[in-house]
Amino acid sequence: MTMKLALIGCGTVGSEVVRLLHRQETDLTSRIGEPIEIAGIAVRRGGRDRGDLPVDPSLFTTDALGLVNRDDVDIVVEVVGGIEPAREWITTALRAGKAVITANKALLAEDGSALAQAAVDGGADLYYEAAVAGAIPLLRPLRESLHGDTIHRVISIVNGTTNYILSRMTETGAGFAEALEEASALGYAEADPTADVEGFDAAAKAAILASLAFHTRVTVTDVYREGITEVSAADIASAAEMGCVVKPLCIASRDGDVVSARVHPAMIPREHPLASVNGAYNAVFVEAEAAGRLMFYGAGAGGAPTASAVLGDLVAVARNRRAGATPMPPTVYADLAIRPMGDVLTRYHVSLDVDDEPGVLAEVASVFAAHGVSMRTVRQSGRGHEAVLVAVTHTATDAQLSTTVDQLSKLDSVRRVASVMRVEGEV
Ligand SMILES: NC(=O)c1ccc[n+]([C@@H]2O[C@H](COP(=O)([O-])OP(=O)(O)OC[C@H]3O[C@@H](n4cnc5c(N)ncnc54)[C@H](O)[C@@H]3O)[C@@H](O)[C@H]2O)c1
Ligand SMILES: N[C@@H](CCO)C(=O)O
Ligand code: NA
Repeated sequence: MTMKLALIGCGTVGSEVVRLLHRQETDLTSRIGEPIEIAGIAVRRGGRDRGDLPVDPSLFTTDALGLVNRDDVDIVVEVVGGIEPAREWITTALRAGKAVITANKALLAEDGSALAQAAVDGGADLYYEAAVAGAIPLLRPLRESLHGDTIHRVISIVNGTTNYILSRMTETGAGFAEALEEASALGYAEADPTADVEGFDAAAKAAILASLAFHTRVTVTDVYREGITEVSAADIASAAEMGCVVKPLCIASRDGDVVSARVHPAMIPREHPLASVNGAYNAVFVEAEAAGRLMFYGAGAGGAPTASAVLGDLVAVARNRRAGATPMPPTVYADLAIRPMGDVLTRYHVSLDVDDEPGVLAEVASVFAAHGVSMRTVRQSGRGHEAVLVAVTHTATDAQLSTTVDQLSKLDSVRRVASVMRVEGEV
């Protein structure tokens, strides 16, 4: 017998899937117990020269849905992305009992429950290791290895482009625009970098991570999101002064029956394991009841690394198929509420340009106190009649902190709120 695969999409990831399938052919056959054969490859435009790919040109088609519906197709790999028509391809395949492997975080985060339902209806496997942190084995460890434990928090860097930009800003003192240009030149950032720099990509990953970690439904609309476009060289320098670095964080946490998921830049202490994750690398730090703290680290993007995750899933679903195993979708039994961002406990780093006059510090401190926010440290540096006041708070709700900053900005003695950033991890 031969297992037949339909590949939908042949871009950065899809073309590497083809190469890796070819290179690993013998081993894959041994690992699965039967050969895998590509039944067809759906592309957007036919007639393009794809001579560099080790594949019979007659396999290319522009009719993705027709390929999915072919009777001889057992497994569908979707590496196009976006909501439609990917949703139609995937649900059609699953309902017809065909296993699906996808890297499509956007769709999983928007409508994961419909996909899971289609998998249940069709009795088919749905795997998506590549959707979060590319090559890093993460979703199956959450879905399988840690299934006996209770996860409290997942704090991670899951977007390579923004981690690269902030790393460069830290290393060279460059501003955001300059670092973004560099990221584009190196091919990290896409032609339209909005999904990365505005946090949409990480927010989709946060929803998927939180759903798996806490066995509940979290969609992308439940995730609080802030991009990194406002991060300045001054923020990076201020972080360095207090022994911190600025990282693009994705934090999912559970407290009793409530979960929160958020994506934003934050300062973390240099000693924190995530602080040394630089360049385009990703890392995911999991805090579990019995396992303690675990860190997963590696390449979160790129054609070949992502194809590695796709092929790992391929072997898993092919072996399940051969064994006649009944697919078990991820468990979502815990119906947890979503904590609004305003109620989330965080700490702030606030940098104010103020008049260097007696009473200013007391005035600023009184605004913090009036909102029940306790200051942890205050640092002042002078510049003639002007001074910079940097305050780091103890934890308070995000709403308390943002109201405090709003009030501070209205004080006559405050010339400008130069920067506001959350602080995570112990300082
Ligand atoms: N590139 C990465 O590092 C990476 C990492 C993890 C996950 N992903 C995900 O993998 C998926 C693919 O990403 P990519 O980087 O390979 O994108 P890509 O743009 O390089 O490739 C997508 C391909 O799909 C093709 N396509 C578009 N519409 C189609 C249609 N109707 N039929 C057939 N083909 C069609 C496009 O022509 C393109 O070649 C996305 O969901 C992405 O989020 C990518
Ligand atoms: N654009 C994404 C690709 C991987 O999902 C990143 O920069 O991490
Ligand atoms: Na992964």
